[in-house]
Amino acid sequence: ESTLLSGGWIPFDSLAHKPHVCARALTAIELVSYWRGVFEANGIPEAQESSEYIVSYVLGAKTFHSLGAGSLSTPLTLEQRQQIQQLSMKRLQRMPVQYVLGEWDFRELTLKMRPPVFIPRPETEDLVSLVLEEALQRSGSPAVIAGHQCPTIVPHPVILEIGCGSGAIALSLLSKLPKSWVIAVDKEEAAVNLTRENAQSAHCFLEPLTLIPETSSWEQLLPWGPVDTIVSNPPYVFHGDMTHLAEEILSYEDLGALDGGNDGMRVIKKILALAPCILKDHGSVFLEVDPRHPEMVENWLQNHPDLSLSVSATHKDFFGKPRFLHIQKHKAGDRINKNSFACPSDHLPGVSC
Ligand SMILES: C[S@@+](CC[C@H](N)C(=O)[O-])C[C@H]1O[C@@H](n2cnc3c(N)ncnc32)[C@H](O)[C@@H]1O
Repeated sequence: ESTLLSGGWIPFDSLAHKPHVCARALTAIELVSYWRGVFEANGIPEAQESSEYIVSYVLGAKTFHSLGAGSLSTPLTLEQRQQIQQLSMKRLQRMPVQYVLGEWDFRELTLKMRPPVFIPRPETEDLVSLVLEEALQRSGSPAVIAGHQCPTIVPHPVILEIGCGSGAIALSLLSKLPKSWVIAVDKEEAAVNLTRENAQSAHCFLEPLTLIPETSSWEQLLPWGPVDTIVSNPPYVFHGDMTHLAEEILSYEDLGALDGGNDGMRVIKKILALAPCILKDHGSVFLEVDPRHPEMVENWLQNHPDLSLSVSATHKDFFGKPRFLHIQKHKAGDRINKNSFACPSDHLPGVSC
């Protein structure tokens, strides 16, 4: 235990951080500082946060700040230092820290993370809040009306999530709406499998969750309707913006989870075409989108009046950017009938629903 790194591996060329200068077991604070230096010297973004997350994880804590004074000043064992080194090596390969740790928190849940399944982003927590607020309002819950926590009427909506990824949205909804039924779809088998694993770890989520690996057509979804709500954080990055994404994303995440085509609306349009066929009357669609999309979606819906959908609200993210769309099916379409599936979007190019 006389050196910091077993085997004398030197990850970078900084004199100030050569491992041989360290002839004793280091504390958590010293290790964070050491690896921050290594990351910085290698051009790894968020060097301090990355080293804090890795060291905290090995010490069994969520964050560095939650470590007590005792843990911070106790020298780490060789095994702990080796584990930190192994994880840090992955970060040095530009692997996102969420994949390095193999887990990440989303709202109150800790979810398993595995490449290439999309890592849930913090702003998506607000998308979940919007769906929850509406579910409580629709149930007439006093929790919303009076601003208190104890609803006497438990909402039991049927919710369809398109593009479930790791299950972040679907499982968060289930954790807050235990009487709901969530149908979660993803075109990637890896995503469906990870959602299932995350549901299994949370025990009670499997029964009210139906997982559907998507095939080419969304017709397979129709028998699951009518649903109260569709929620989606679809791939919405404009294709032209894809090359500007961080190396971490481009090298590790499924680009099909991000690339929304030339106008970022490839999957958004599909969802909107599906919505009138599968939503109950006055049902809602909640979408996370690019800040350029609210106006584009509004225009697109105006050009497709047969869909009977309109944007009822646009909500901003924590940076003040228009990011979430609430769209409603505003009237019962005579031609839209769950039994006949006479869906107006059959006429839309490239969309089958
Ligand atoms: C931006 S990720 C969102 C994942 C997760 N809902 C979240 O917020 O963390 C988009 C997801 O949609 C899936 N997806 C992309 N195109 C799809 C399609 N046509 N049908 C179903 N899922 C699709 C991707 O595989 C990916 O998991």
